[in-house]
Amino acid sequence: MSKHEFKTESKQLLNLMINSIYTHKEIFLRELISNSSDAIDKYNYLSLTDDRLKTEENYEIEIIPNKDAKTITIKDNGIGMTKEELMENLGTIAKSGSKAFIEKLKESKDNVDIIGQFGVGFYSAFMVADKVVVKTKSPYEDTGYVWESTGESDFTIEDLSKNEHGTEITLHLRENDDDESYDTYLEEYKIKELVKKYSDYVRYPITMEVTKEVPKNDDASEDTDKEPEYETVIEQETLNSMVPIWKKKKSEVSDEDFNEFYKYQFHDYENPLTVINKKVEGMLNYNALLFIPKRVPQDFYTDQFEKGLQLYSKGVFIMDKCKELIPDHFRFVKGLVDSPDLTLNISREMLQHSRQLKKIASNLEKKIKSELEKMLRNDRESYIELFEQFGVNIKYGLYDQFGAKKDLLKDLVMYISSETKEYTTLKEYVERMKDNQEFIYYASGSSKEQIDRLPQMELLKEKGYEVLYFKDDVDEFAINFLTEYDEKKFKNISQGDLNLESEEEKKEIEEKEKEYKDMMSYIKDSLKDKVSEVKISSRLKESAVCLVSKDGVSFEMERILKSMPNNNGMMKAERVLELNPNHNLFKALENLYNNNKEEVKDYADLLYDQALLVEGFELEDPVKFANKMSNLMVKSIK
Ligand SMILES: Nc1ncnc2c1ncn2[C@@H]1O[C@H](COP(=O)(O)OP(=O)(O)OP(=O)(O)O)[C@@H](O)[C@H]1O
Repeated sequence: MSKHEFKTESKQLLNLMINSIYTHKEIFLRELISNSSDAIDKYNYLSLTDDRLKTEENYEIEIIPNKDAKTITIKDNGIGMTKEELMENLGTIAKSGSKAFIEKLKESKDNVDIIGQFGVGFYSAFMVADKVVVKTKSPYEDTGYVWESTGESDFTIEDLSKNEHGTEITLHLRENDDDESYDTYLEEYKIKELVKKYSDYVRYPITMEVTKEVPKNDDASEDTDKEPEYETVIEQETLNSMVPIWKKKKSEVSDEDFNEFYKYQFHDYENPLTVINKKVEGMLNYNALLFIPKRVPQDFYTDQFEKGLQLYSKGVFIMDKCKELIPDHFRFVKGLVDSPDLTLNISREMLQHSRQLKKIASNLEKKIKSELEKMLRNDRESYIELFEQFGVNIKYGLYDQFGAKKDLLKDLVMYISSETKEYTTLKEYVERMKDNQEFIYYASGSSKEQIDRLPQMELLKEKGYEVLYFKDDVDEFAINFLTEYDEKKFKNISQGDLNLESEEEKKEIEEKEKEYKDMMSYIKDSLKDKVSEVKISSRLKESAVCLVSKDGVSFEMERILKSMPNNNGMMKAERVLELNPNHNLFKALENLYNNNKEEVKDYADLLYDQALLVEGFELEDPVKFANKMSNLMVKSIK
């Protein structure tokens, strides 16, 4: 016999299980049954390709309560464990569910409430047992093993002569206490109830010996006057219906059932925002049960996140994260696909080339899109909730693959509008456009408030044009691929000419351009190559100056490109400094230009810096800016 220590994380989890005041201790049975079912899946899957494993016909998970010994045993004929696997699997925590659980636990104040919503696995046995004995045999080893632990700091492993592959887990139930009667887990009715509640859809028979009263089968029973006599028999009964939740009739499954299934199967602690349940029959056959989570998973925007749907064939599990089934722009969708058209012993390489799989994936993409559109139409509030979580991901889809999916996705994206101050779709924007309006206007910035304060907004506000706020890094890049919506092109209000002036206003500007030509080129020369042009502004109403970029790279794009690794600084926006000819400052500047040209240079620098600040850029030399400012203050106060 050998003795081994649990790894630290395991100890933490065990400690939690043992000291748990959690009232749903009953979930231990679900956890153990689900492990057995996984183990049978594995055996079944391997037996298709590995000749060393004989084909099994009678897969079974058996529950054996023993009232005298106060034990309950869960026995399966699955893959079992080798010695190494025993050490690894029951001595450390390697699995996603338990890890996510511990993570959640660390950040949650109310620890106990979330246990039931995770697959916390094998260790949950210690919530109800003070000793657990695991007998197991793998088809790859000649001997079996017994693993034993009281859930404290260590466990033991011993050889066992066992012929059949599989695992048998015996729980020595705790003594009843004030909070819990552990004895009830030995009662037939309770076990039946728990299997129905949590494990009904398990695809293999979960059996138990049950006592039944049946009419006695003797000749006298033909005598109808006589009361039938009963006798007690013991029969092995299958407790679960074995129909997976996605195969059940819609009328048989409640929203609650779907929610519980989702939380358990996909390790979430909240109900999903939406459930999509689809059954397709014909040339292609499959069931898809999809869920949109309420919240972005913690690792969603990191490399660690793995997209994909679980894949089943005729109810038998094939793989966990089949990424071919879900496109990147919908990678937040979780769920599963079950198709009888796929062969069981399908390999990763074969999957990539599977025509059926591609077809299913493309159907699902359309289905998800139409479900999202439906949600947007009928339950806008929920859609916005979803969009706030996953919208950035959908926007990436617009520009991913050089815009290949833009038509699919363009009606799913939303932006905050200057008009409604709420999320709006492009379709809604276009419907509200003025008769003579040529462009869909947008402005980029870090927040709604910052964009609202941009001097460039002044003219659009005055003329009553709606502006979309682009707050996400991806927005401008995405729009570059979208290029237009309903034949209306997009226009950045801080780029190029807006051409919004009336003929009269245009004339006025032209005249001013002529009049101040020298002064403008003087300022330009003094600013050197900080700007490519200084000009009279037609877009400013209240503010004195603003900085705009020429068509091409915008300020926002420059900022994003600059923050990227491997940036070589080549992509820069061409800066144009615009001055408001109707502002008092302009008049003062003109005065200065006529009387003391040299001083205009300092003002030019300050104006430029001011425009940079308004745009949200950092100043090249803040100290110089402050000094110049102070000097001018001193002068004016004198
Ligand atoms: N009945 C069993 N037969 C064979 N292996 C088992 C059995 N029960 C547990 N194991 C092994 O022990 C591992 C740990 O089980 P545990 O229940 O802690 O986590 P899990 O089931 O893998 O994860 P999760 O609970 O998130 O699904 C399993 O992954 C499996 O390899």
